[in-house]
Amino acid sequence: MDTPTELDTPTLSELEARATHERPAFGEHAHILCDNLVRIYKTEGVEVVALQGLDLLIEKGELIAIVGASGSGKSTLLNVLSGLDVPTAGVARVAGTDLLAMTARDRLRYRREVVGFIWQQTARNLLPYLTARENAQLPLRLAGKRARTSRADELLELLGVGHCAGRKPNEISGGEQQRVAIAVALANSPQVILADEPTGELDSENSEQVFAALRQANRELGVTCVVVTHDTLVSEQVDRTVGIRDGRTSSETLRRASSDGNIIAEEYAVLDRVGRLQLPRDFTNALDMERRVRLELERDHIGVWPDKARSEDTE
Ligand SMILES: Nc1ncnc2c1ncn2[C@@H]1O[C@H](COP(=O)(O)OP(=O)(O)OP(=O)(O)O)[C@@H](O)[C@H]1O
Repeated sequence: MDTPTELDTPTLSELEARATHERPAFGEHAHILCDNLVRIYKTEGVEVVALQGLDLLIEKGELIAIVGASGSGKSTLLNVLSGLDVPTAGVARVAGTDLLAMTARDRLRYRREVVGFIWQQTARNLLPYLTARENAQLPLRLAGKRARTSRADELLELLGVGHCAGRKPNEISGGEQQRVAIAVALANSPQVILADEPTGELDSENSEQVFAALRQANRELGVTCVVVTHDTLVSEQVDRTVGIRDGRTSSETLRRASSDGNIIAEEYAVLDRVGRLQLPRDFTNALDMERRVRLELERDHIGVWPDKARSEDTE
């Protein structure tokens, strides 16, 4: 065997250059990127860490659901992505806009033109004294664009609420109001729609119609949709559901159609860029795993075992 000469042994800086050249930056091509996102709230001297290094990548044109227990950080994440709130640290980028480096002016433009937002409370989405059509024209007016009636009517029609165009919010049902709210959110042709519990106040029939309207917008207009939801009707119908726990992404469920047409859902734990993994609490509880585990590399998987020394101690 040849001994390597000084000439063919790469230097540390060459190795570093090679590594950065060969590996694309984390989330380089993602439409929405959160990298190690942190949001700390300070109230009366008490700090609450709502996001603790959250990583998330979403591709252009995806429709995903975000789920998690109350207080896990879902609304905080959506507020950051919508430009309403500024994270404490980390990277947040949406459609090429760096959300930590925006001026007040950039923020206004971002909120008017890049993202559309739908809130849970139907009353918060629409102005009560305007008709559905006028509500859908308003974002264009605010952006100084010509508010074409046809654009508003096309969107209302696409979302199945064309018949509500001339009516005010109190003259239509909650589900219809939310579908009009989607038309308002889409009016400025945003690249991303963010919805916080859009079906939270609705019965199952209306929820179904609102979700169908969102899916329609996603498929026909190609807009990326992120929906925070407790509604299994929504979370079980998207291709990807991201679970958040304690301010971090903890799991992902991917759904695909099998050859016989059934939907197969598979749950994955999320591996972050430095290799950290959150094991599901019911798994660790079932095997009484605490503090440390033993890992074994097998040919096609990694085994995770309870700490042997600890289990012998307790015997
Ligand atoms: N403005 C705030 N000031 C202080 N703490 C806050 C603030 N907003 C949220 N928090 C805290 O941050 C954590 C995450 O809250 P967040 O509202 O993002 O959770 P969530 O998952 O959306 O919950 P829910 O499902 O109940 O809406 C919680 O502990 C919450 O109490």
